[in-house]
Amino acid sequence: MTLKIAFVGVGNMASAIIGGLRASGYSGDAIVGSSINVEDHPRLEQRFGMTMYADNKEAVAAADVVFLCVKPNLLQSVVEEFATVVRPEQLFVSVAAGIEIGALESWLGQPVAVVRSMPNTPALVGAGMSGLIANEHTSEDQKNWVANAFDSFGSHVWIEDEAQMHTVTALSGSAPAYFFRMLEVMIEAGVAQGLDEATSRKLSTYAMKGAAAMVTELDEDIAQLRKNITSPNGTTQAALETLEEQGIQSLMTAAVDACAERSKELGKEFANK
Ligand SMILES: NC(=O)C1=CN([C@@H]2O[C@H](COP(=O)(O)OP(=O)(O)OC[C@H]3O[C@@H](n4cnc5c(N)ncnc54)[C@H](O)[C@@H]3O)[C@@H](O)[C@H]2O)C=CC1
Ligand SMILES: O=C(O)[C@@H]1CCC=N1
Repeated sequence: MTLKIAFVGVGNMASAIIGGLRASGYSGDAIVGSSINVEDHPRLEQRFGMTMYADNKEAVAAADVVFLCVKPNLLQSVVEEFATVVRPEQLFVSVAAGIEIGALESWLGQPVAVVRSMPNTPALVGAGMSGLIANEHTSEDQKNWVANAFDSFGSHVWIEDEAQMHTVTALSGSAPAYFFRMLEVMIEAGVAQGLDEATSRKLSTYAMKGAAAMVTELDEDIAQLRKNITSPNGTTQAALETLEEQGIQSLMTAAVDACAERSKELGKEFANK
């Protein structure tokens, strides 16, 4: 049976998930959503074949599974607002950075299945990666459903210790942005050396895509893949030495640490306003 899914908040992350679900064959008839920017609803309905509501309660009441996709600072008020229509057999899946399962449970106000997830926007093109952790009220069937749903737009890992979700956010949820930034800089550097932007973009992007594909598909040591490109005293060595001299190790470590730290702060800031 196709479960009815509601998305409370349909912005960037929800759109990526819905796009991934639809591309994998999930019916638009089984997807509803709600958000405050009602002027956007016709576009979303047309794009995804879904039904949009202005009232979160209507979307939640219609669903078997509810994806919580508003910003972390809004989650408590949004959940408490629709808590009166929550049914014990429903499953709630949060994508909100930092917000702990315990906080969600208390806002929902009754024992109900909750999965905390940390997806990323490559879901839109079927290349998402998500960390998942479930509460004790989540059945094996519900966990399997969630795993299958997330796999329909990429892949997933189950996390045992909720504290690790901060690191998942730093290595997955936020991480595509680091690579986008890296690409922006590489493309600019190519243009500065005389390439037109389209050519610079194509070369840089395929290098990143190809490198990621080699890692995911070949199961080889990443350092070895790097060494295979690096001729002694050659061009790659010149580039890599510059990256090391200019601090790539400390730079990327600091970025990952700052991301995880901010995730921890969000949890504390919005756990119980
Ligand atoms: N953007 C990303 O790459 C990722 C985002 N997330 C999480 O996803 C959540 C949403 O983030 P984005 O999609 O980036 O934000 P966004 O701003 O693009 O979307 C938020 C949506 O919430 C709606 N909204 C605002 N107030 C509302 C209310 N009272 N009731 C119903 N809907 C309301 C907005 O209209 C909008 O559709 C956040 O909790 C974030 O931590 C998680 C992983 C990755
Ligand atoms: O920047 C953020 O807070 C969200 C969570 C992970 C990716 N975007």
